[in-house]
Amino acid sequence: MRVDLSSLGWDDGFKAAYSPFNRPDQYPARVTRVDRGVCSALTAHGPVRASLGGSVLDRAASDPSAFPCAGDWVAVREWPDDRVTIEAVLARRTAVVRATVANDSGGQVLAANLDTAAVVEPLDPDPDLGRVERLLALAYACGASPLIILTKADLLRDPAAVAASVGLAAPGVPVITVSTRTGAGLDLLAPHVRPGRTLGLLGPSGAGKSSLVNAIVGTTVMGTQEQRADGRGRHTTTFRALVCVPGGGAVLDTPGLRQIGLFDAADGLDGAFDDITALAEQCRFKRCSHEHEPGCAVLAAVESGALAPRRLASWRKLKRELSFATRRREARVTKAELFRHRRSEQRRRARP
Ligand SMILES: Nc1nc2c(ncn2[C@@H]2O[C@H](COP(=O)(O)OP(=O)(O)OP(=O)(O)O)[C@@H](O)[C@H]2O)c(=O)[nH]1
Ligand SMILES: [Zn+2]
Repeated sequence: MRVDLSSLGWDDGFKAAYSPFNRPDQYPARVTRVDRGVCSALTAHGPVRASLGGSVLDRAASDPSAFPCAGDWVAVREWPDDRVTIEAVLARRTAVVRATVANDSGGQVLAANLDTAAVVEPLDPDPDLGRVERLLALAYACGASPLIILTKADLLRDPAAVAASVGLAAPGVPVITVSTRTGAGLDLLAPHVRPGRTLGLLGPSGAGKSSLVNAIVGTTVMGTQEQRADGRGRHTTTFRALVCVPGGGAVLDTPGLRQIGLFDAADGLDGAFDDITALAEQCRFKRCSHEHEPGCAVLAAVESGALAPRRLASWRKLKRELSFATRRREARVTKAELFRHRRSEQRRRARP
């Protein structure tokens, strides 16, 4: 199997980043999925399964975001005993990072090198605007162009009306409505699915992301249910996060996450709420909290009906969450610094 890497986004920039790793036993590859430290990746010669090389493990020990993730461009090495390892992860152009649920305060990279980051939300049941806003902040923070895809349009009589109301929670972001049942709207995805481009999907479980990947790719590749030969139940096979589109380009599905905490997404929040960001520039005080200050343009906009109170409440909630996450991260950094300081003090004292 030959894979055209350029159709997957391999370009001069990535080639230059790869050049230090160019040696006869190493190849560039794009990670399609990661399972407990084993990566599936596509090289120009076809798919490989690779474990993590020592240098990658070393870096990831102090920085979890150094672990390869779906969408990463990497250098894989083939060893004489047929083992394949990932020796380097090339710098990411864009990355979807969420706060980890665990007690630590690091970030987990969910997807890398997206050109378009699409928030996928079903039209039925009613779209959850708070969730759309949260995922949109994540999409903006990722650095790719944001997009909203509303799915299951076949279930509504007037999907355009609902799409318009979602649009109010996403000023300036294109909103597309699609149905994988009827095929309606799928053609609108063409600009985002073309050679060299990667479309990433972010959305809750059940939003129809896998169905969308299948519709775009034209074959069933995601979450196929397969009967086991012994008849003892089913298991889902062949899930790949990143899938090549036959006409060129790639689609990257992320698992339907129940909780996505924002991580280092202050710019993302500004982007997703650029109506509030623009109003804030008119506030009398530069560091206005938009809570009670006189001359607050944001509160005035709510008062006059120009800004929905729901939107301000949603912004406040995400803002609070983000400053909490930042404080936790800073606390962790301080603790690590304190630890290093004590260690060096101990060593200094131990010296004769
Ligand atoms: N009516 C209708 N149902 C759809 C459409 N797209 C998906 N569905 C149904 O919605 C359900 C969820 O679809 P999936 O594609 O599995 O959703 P998902 O977002 O991949 O969910 P996870 O795999 O859990 O992350 C399935 O029962 C699909 O058949 C659509 O366009 N119209
Ligand atoms: Zn204000």
